[in-house]
Amino acid sequence: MGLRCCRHKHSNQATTEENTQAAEIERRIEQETKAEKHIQKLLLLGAGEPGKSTIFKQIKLLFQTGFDERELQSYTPVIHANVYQTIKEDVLHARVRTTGVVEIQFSPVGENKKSGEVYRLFDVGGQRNERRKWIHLFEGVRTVIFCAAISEYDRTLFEDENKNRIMETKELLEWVLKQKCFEKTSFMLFLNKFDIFEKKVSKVPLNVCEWFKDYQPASTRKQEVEHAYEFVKKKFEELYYQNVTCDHQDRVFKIYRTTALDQKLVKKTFKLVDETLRRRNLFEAGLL
Ligand SMILES: Nc1nc2c(ncn2[C@@H]2O[C@H](COP(=O)(O)OP(=O)(O)OP(=O)(O)O)[C@@H](O)[C@H]2O)c(=O)[nH]1
Ligand SMILES: [Mg+2]
Repeated sequence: MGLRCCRHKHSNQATTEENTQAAEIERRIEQETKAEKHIQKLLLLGAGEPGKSTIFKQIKLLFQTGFDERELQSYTPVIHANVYQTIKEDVLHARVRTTGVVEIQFSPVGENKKSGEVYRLFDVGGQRNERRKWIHLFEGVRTVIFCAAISEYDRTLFEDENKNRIMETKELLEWVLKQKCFEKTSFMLFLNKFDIFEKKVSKVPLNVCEWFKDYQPASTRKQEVEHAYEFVKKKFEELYYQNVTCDHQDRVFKIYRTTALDQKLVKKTFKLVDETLRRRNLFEAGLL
């Protein structure tokens, strides 16, 4: 009888402990889910080499603690290899084709400031064989940052020398825009590598690219860069509106002219992106 009572007491104690543990786990999950809800998922997309990882690295330098010793060391062989190809250096110039997915969490105004939005940014590989990995990331994405290297209108793909890079980008953006899970996702289009574009347009006519066949150069050489840029921007704008359904008010669409190597410009651009996304959140919450 005494033994049974003691066993009973022990099992009761164990059950109470288990219940306490379960309640604690549940509380933590709830807390984490709440915290997760405040983190906005941003996804960097684009074909191969438009500058996704360069933007990612800039964000790391600007809004996080940058690169630690171990990370810097991991770039040494890459930089050595790059030296033979281009006599350029640093981490931002180092070219490593992304394979797989990398992510960072950041806030443009500092995570400890109450008003700051917290973002989780994902970088993916853009070459064709990498794209099958993208689909796993599409769920719950608030904003896609689509990178297009506008300077590459006369270049062909690394993985297919018969395919023009801008044509690939156009088709890829069309496909991304049509994804059902992106119906309410905002799109920030970065027209990147503007530094190369502005040097190139007076030397290589835009209409070498099939999509830009109807381009008419500006009447004066001085106006050419702006004229060419506006033409390209309009093409992307038209493409966007042709590929989204009529209730596109739900998603924000903005185009930015970028040079990913220019840190000040990337900082300014992200402040604008942040402002836009905050305004969207207030609007959705009925506060605007
Ligand atoms: N001049 C110039 N070079 C850039 C710019 N953005 C990126 N680059 C360079 O372009 C190369 C490719 O950039 P990445 O950031 O690796 O391109 P990615 O989109 O991540 O490419 P994948 O990982 O293959 O999908 C690197 O050598 C960068 O330094 C830019 O705005 N101007
Ligand atoms: Mg990359």
